Amino acid sequence: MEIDSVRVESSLWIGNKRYRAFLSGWYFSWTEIDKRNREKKTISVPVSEVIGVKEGRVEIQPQKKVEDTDLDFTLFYVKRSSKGNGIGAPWSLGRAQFCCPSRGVRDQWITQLRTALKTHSPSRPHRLLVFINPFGGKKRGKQIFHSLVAPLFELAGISSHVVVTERANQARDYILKKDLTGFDGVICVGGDGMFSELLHGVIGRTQQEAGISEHDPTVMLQPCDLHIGIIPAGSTDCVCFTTIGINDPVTSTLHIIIGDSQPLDVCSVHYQSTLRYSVSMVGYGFYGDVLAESERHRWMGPLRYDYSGCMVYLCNRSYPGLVQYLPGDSHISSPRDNIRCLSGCRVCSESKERLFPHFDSSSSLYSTNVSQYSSELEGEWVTVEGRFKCISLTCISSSCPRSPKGLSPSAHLADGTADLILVRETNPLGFLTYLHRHTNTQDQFDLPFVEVHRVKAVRFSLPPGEEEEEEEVGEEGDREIQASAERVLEDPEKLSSSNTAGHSQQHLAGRKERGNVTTSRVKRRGFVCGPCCTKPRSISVWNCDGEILPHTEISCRVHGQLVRLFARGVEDSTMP
Ligand SMILES: Nc1ncnc2c1ncn2[C@@H]1O[C@H](COP(=O)(O)OP(=O)(O)OP(=O)(O)O)[C@@H](O)[C@H]1O
Repeated sequence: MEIDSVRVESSLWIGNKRYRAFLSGWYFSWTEIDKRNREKKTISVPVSEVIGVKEGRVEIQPQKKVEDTDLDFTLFYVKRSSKGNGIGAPWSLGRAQFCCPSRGVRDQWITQLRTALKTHSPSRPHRLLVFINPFGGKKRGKQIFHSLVAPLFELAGISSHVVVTERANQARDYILKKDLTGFDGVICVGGDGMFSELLHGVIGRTQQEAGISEHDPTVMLQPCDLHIGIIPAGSTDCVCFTTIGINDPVTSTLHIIIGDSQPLDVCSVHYQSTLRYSVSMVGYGFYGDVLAESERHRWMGPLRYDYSGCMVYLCNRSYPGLVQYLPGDSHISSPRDNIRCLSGCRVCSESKERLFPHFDSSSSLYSTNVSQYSSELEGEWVTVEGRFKCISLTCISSSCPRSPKGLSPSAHLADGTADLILVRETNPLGFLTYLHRHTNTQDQFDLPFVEVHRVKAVRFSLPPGEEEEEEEVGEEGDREIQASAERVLEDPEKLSSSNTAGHSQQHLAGRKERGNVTTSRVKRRGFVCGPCCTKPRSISVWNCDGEILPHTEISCRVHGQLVRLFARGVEDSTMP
């Protein structure tokens, strides 16, 4: 066996097959050697993806089994599968049991592999604070943690303090108030609601410690060091899916163990003197109404979102609004450039210097001499007024298993911007086409009533005098809508092409009418009247990552790379 600081090489056996094993810097690889000394298949594992090295023959699945032999060692590592139900490859625990020619050689391999692990993977967590929502999703949070996650943490030598929550906001309050010394990260076992609790806790605590007033929308917030990990166990796990590429507890656990670190933009949403943070969606109109409706049907479980989506769609509402936004730099990226944010994204990595020009990497804090106030809010605001089916703002693509491209397919995780999507009033068929395109490969922004802008900040208010407005469609309009409703269910795409001109005309007509809309008192009805469309409404609610906001007038601002997740973005599946 040759050993020096960068290179270890020897013959090893797996079963009765001989391998040439080789550790060099960042990689450990083993190549099968046949009886004629010819090289066959090689398996190569980056040291940063080694989960652990154990003496003897060790198994942890289906249950833990250790056979302490003198000549063997077992290597656990990240293994990628080709198949999965996500946009990224699922990870599983790979295992290789090596037999060495002598105990001395075995001990040298173990020492060298563990040293390499410390050198090349220095930012792994050692101690984690875990919050389990026992009621999230299908109520399997505790089972998922104890059967899938805890054994992997133990194997990797990670200790965890587990809190099973007894009420909403317990995790957030714990992070804000308790002593967190010694923890390298906080983990939630639950859905997007639990993630949001951790997000609020971690950002709030970091600002408290830095003496920053987070309620001031002009202030530059302190980026958070404490990493957040998500073990998906909710009914919506959109942040996990977007940042990892799959909702799979084992894949997420392995990302946590190897200490992956993905910066993430966060949007602060200010209304009156209150504040919320959002990553996946701040939505008005359709998305607000769906959330409000679904809250009335909690007893249905995850099915309530489908049910409410249908009900609200059938109500066919649109709302007046005045939207102002501060555009991002269109030379850097655009929401329609078809560039997907993948692991190692160039746009995101190049954004760091722009976002933190005064960042002191040695202390991971801003220099104290720098102004607390952000220059990111300088620039010319753009104003858009109209009637909207929905308005949404998302910092990330917000993809999920049902919508693998997401709300904005080319949004970036960490470039300091969000995508603002304005869907103007259109007929039900047009809107259905828009919604349907989230689930297929067609461009949901390539519709005449849809606009998308890459922005740094957004303000929303009701146009003056619009608050009480109701809109009359009249019998003819109702008949036309009813007829399209019947056709809609047949084939939305086919029908939409024949209606595109109609959308534009309607859009233009809408614009013409807008001048005197404040004086008309009109009533718009859903084309199939259900229990939720008996009262015409001119004001919707904001859905902020699954929470209903109590105010209509809000102001939002993107904080680039404010938090870090144990993730690495979606891996490019075309890469070897
Ligand atoms: N023990 C608890 N009892 C009641 N609510 C809780 C508890 N623990 C956490 N919560 C709250 O439950 C909400 C939903 O949790 P989570 O996101 O984990 O599950 P979910 O099934 O995806 O939920 P939803 O579909 O409502 O987003 C969170 O906002 C969280 O604040």
